[in-house]
Amino acid sequence: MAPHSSTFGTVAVIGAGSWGVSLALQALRAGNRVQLWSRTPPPFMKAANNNSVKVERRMPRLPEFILPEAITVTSDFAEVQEAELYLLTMPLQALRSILPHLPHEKPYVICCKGIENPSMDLPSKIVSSIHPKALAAVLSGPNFAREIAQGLPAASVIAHHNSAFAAQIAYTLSSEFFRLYTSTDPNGVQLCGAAKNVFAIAAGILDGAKLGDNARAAMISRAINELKALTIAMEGRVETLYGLAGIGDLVLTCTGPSSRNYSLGIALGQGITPQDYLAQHTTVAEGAYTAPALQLMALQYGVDMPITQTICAVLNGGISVEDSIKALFARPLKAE
Ligand SMILES: NC(=O)C1=CN([C@@H]2O[C@H](COP(=O)(O)OP(=O)(O)OC[C@H]3O[C@@H](n4cnc5c(N)ncnc54)[C@H](O)[C@@H]3O)[C@@H](O)[C@H]2O)C=CC1
Ligand SMILES: O=C(CO)COP(=O)(O)O
Repeated sequence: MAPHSSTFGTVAVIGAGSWGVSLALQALRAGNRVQLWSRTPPPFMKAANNNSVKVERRMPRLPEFILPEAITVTSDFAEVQEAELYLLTMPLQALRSILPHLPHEKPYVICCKGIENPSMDLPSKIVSSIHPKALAAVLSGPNFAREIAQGLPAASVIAHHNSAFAAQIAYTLSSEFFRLYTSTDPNGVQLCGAAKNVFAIAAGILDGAKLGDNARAAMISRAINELKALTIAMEGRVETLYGLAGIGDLVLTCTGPSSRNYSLGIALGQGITPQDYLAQHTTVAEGAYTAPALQLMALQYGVDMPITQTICAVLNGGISVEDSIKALFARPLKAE
């Protein structure tokens, strides 16, 4: 199958971490012209600016991939103002500070996952507060960046209230082995993408503490229950939970050793403190920042989310892993 033809001229990918680099490669594969904005100029740009020895076009977060010349890399917002579609791939907590540098009325695709702390805002709310006239779709699903960069088969969801806009984005970014389904539930998709990072920390803790496969499966099932209760309280669509952005991403991140959130959990389960782990790992584990915001949301909507609460307490250093598991199991028995 030939790549779908793009309905946008140039796609600008804003953020050059592992997800930004992968989506830049994917957008190119899907037949688009692509620009990549990186906060820090990568080594090959610095070398070119200094007229020093030619350095291969590799980005620090995914150094095994050489960027084709067709992807223009810049650290200057002025150079991405003429793009026709913007993919937002920075860490969620940086989204609000970057948006003012981008145009007001162009279409956006939110690719970061999380809830802003302490505002409790989902990314689409942050975008609409700064660019109220912009259309902003959400991309979320079970997609480890490295596999997307390799072109391995994967599927994901593009969500927007306007299904025609979602379909236009899906055609723009899909290719032979990257299949995008559309959804008209952007809030549900964002909530799932944010919450699964918190539950991935929980899965990692169980595995790091060697508490067994049964414990992990039980946690994933009860996590779905927490998310379902919150979704219902927020008048969201429960069926979104059972799709790629929900169960799909939850299962991937709670079982895939390449997940940063799961890896953070493994370290916590082995007795490493969150402060020590986060100080040594600069790559983003969004769940650590989303957990307190998710807990606040649960409080606001009056929903009991014991796993989320426990992860917050462990991240705060307020309880040991051992005591947190004891406390979860000491809760009164109840109907499923
Ligand atoms: N890596 C993955 O497999 C996937 C990641 N995501 C989401 O994409 C977002 C970005 O994640 P990654 O690219 O994996 O992170 P990363 O840790 O690989 O890279 C983060 C990048 O953002 C830059 N950065 C940090 N603070 C910044 C700021 N204030 N302003 C501008 N740039 C800043 C860093 O220099 C780095 O280049 C996260 O929300 C993550 O949940 C979503 C799907 C897959
Ligand atoms: O969102 C992801 C996979 O869908 C990436 O997960 P991590 O951020 O935990 O690595």
